Amino acid sequence: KSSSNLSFPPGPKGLPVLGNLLDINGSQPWVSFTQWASTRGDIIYCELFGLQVIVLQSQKVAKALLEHRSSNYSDRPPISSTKAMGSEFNSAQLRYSDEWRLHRRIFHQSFRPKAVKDYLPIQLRKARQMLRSIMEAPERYQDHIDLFASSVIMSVVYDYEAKTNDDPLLLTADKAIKVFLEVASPQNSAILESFPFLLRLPSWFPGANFTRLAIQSQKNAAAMVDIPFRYARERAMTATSNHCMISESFKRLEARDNTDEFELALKSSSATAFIAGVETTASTLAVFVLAMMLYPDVQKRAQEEIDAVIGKEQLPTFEDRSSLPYVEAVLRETLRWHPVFPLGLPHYTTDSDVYNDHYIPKGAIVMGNIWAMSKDEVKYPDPYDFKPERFFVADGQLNGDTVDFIFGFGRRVCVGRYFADASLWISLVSLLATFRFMRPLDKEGKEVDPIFQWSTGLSSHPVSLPCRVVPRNPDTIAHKLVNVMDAST
Ligand code: HEM
Repeated sequence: KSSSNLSFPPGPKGLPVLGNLLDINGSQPWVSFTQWASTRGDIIYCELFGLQVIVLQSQKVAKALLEHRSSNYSDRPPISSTKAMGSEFNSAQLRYSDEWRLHRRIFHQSFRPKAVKDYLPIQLRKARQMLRSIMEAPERYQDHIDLFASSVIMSVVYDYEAKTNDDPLLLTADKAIKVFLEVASPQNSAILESFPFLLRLPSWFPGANFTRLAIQSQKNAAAMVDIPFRYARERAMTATSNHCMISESFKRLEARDNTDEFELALKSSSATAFIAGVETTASTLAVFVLAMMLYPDVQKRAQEEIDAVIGKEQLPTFEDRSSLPYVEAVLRETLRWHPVFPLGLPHYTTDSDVYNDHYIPKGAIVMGNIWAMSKDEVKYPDPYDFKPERFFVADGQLNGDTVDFIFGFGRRVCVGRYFADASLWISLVSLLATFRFMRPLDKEGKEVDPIFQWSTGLSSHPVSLPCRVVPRNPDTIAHKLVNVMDAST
């Protein structure tokens, strides 16, 4: 109970020290939180290693607090491991401060709706490159999807062409991100927050895994932030450079700006774009492939729409978007069916607050449970089924629900959402136009459900998902692709 006699929001009873850790499904905490919601309502309180955590289970309460009271809910929790891991550059972790505002301004200039239009030709070209690679080696389709997600960001941020998965700059970034993700899982973060000395143990000390990770991580992070930035800055001076986040930002640098501060913010936010934008995009496409395999009727209907509107002789372009409502609904349903960032990123209260007679302490971690919102049975009946039809109103028009809650809330809402939307749409429609996604076969040649694992940590997506990817119209599409590629490379 708080001093003012108000109660915390309801939640399960915890143990001293561990709090509610044992009540939580460690690899999918959002599922445990969602189960708690069924008996306790849409705002929940729990404790993890002494941290006070508020979970918001509905869009209504997330909007009421994170958006309408955003001045109190826009901070991020202080993470004691940030500096030790070398991740203090990460815009998404910055405290609510002038530094964060500068990062956000830089992002906004490059990723606001008007600015992202300039990137559409790059996104189209990268989607076509992905098709051609899948055509050549369909069994490695996941590598090609990953390369699409990372090379599209490398191009728009650094004007850098990453052509293969083992491109040196991509490997540098991948290495850094792998370590971050390992440490950033909610459980690890809670452990490090409570026992920061784990980061100070000498690296030879038995069990000093975190220290070893930290040393490695600092090196990886420095390389990931500096190397591509240096490349882009030099390239921006050349006559052949293309429009990208770095070159445009330098053009906007104003005389009154502090150059060093600006440059640090620019290189930090550029590296953040990679961290925040690659895995999320690739993961969403992996979820899409899974859905297409499990729901062949949906796949067929989307392909029939594409054939009817575009024909079998053409590949889709952004101009076709408004003529393909069913494909639009497939994209929305992919985002809703399995949100890849099921708890988003934690917000943090600047001050104590009272909401519907519940006391919310100062310095509490506040999470929007995007998973629970996507499984709201009133808004989305049969929420575990993949049904694009749910996005149509009676007269056959799309409804107004664009599932934007998967991008978070308030002042910390995802800054890359318009860009992500375009990347996802063009890749999804191009894949549907070109390939069929079918379940794997067993020894007798019978179709079986794919066997795979879900990733654990902050992001949730299928790992090593087996799928038979087969060209729909081998001759015509293959021919087109080669022509298109010849013209664009
Ligand atoms: C499917 C793709 C994506 C999804 C699902 C996604 C989702 C999210 C979510 C849930 C948040 C947390 C919002 C909150 O705190 O309430 C976030 C933050 C962020 N996203 Fe995305 N994102 C995606 C793609 C991207 C891309 C492509 C970029 C960059 C180009 C990007 C950049 C960021 C940044 C910088 C933040 C931190 C914002 C801040 O703390 O102020 N994201 N994203």
